[in-house]
Amino acid sequence: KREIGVWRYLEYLPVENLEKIVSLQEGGTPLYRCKNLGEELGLKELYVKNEGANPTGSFKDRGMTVGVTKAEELGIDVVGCASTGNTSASLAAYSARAGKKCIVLLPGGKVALGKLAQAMFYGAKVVQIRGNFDEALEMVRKLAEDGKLYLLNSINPFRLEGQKTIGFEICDQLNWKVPDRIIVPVGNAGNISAIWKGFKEFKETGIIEDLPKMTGIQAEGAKPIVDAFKRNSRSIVPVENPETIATAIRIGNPVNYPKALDAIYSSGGYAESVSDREITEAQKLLARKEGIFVEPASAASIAGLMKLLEMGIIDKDERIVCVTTGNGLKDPDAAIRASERPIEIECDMEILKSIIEKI
Ligand SMILES: Cc1ncc(COP(=O)(O)O)c(/C=C/C(=O)C(=O)O)c1O
Repeated sequence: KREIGVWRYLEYLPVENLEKIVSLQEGGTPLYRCKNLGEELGLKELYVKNEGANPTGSFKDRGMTVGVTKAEELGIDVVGCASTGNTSASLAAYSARAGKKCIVLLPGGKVALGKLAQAMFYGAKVVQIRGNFDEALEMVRKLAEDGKLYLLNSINPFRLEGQKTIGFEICDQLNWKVPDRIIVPVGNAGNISAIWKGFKEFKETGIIEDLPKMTGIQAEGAKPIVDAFKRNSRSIVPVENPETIATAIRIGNPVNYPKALDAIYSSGGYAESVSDREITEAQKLLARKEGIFVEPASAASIAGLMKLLEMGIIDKDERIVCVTTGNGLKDPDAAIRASERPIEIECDMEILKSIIEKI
């Protein structure tokens, strides 16, 4: 058993044959104390759990190590998923490591560069459809029902088993001082559900006594779960044409909405949406205050924190963990679009000296 990472929690994971474990040493990601950003926001205890530090750069690796290990146990040959990008990147990597065939369905033209490069380079069969993620998921679920592939979207419960270790690690890293609140970006709604499951299991097994408020953040153009929460409902009205620059969470019909709403209601949590501009501002603030570079969807948790503080929903003396779900390198185009342009000069020391004077 490894000291850190997903498999540290072997006893909590549904795997029989340890020989079959497929791992890229996922998990064990940093939990950064963010004093600069905390001060800026008037918060005493702000942490960022940076899932961008996983092997393929997102939290999906936690779910895939368990999901692909189960596929190995089941003797599966072909695995597949629909994806806004990170699921496909992660499945492509873990299926390559397991020697399995992999097919991924992506919404054409809506997948960030880094994720597409990963899925292609790991050797998955990459199919881009002229439609959105929800349509891609519907198609790949039909392939699974026809027995053509083993589905590894987060409708597959083994994915959530791996991802619940985010909750375990946060407890361990805070020496079991349970945070008051966990803030998570929400798309297909598997991750917020999984993290809640992790905290509940640690409570049931006596590791911790308290439970955090689960707070889900969506983009304004893709917020079916936020809308349900505001109606105090347990059902959603799917968003037909979800739109956001945070393409990872550009999802209108989240498969895990029942579990996500249960996590939010049972924990006394909250759900809120943020604009694309708020996401981009938060993404930049986190990088420039704390040196943490995350992709747009991940910054939704920071943008949501800022908005809920302004709204008075979140108290300044809460101990808060924002989960940042994907590495900033996944979407270099978004980062360049949101930055000042580089200065281009001749190799002239006088010009350079004039620049450094004004830095
Ligand atoms: C960076 C990032 N942040 C947040 C989410 C939302 O997590 P869920 O609410 O568990 O879906 C995703 C999800 C991505 C996919 O759904 C996919 O890759 O197909 C993500 O990549």
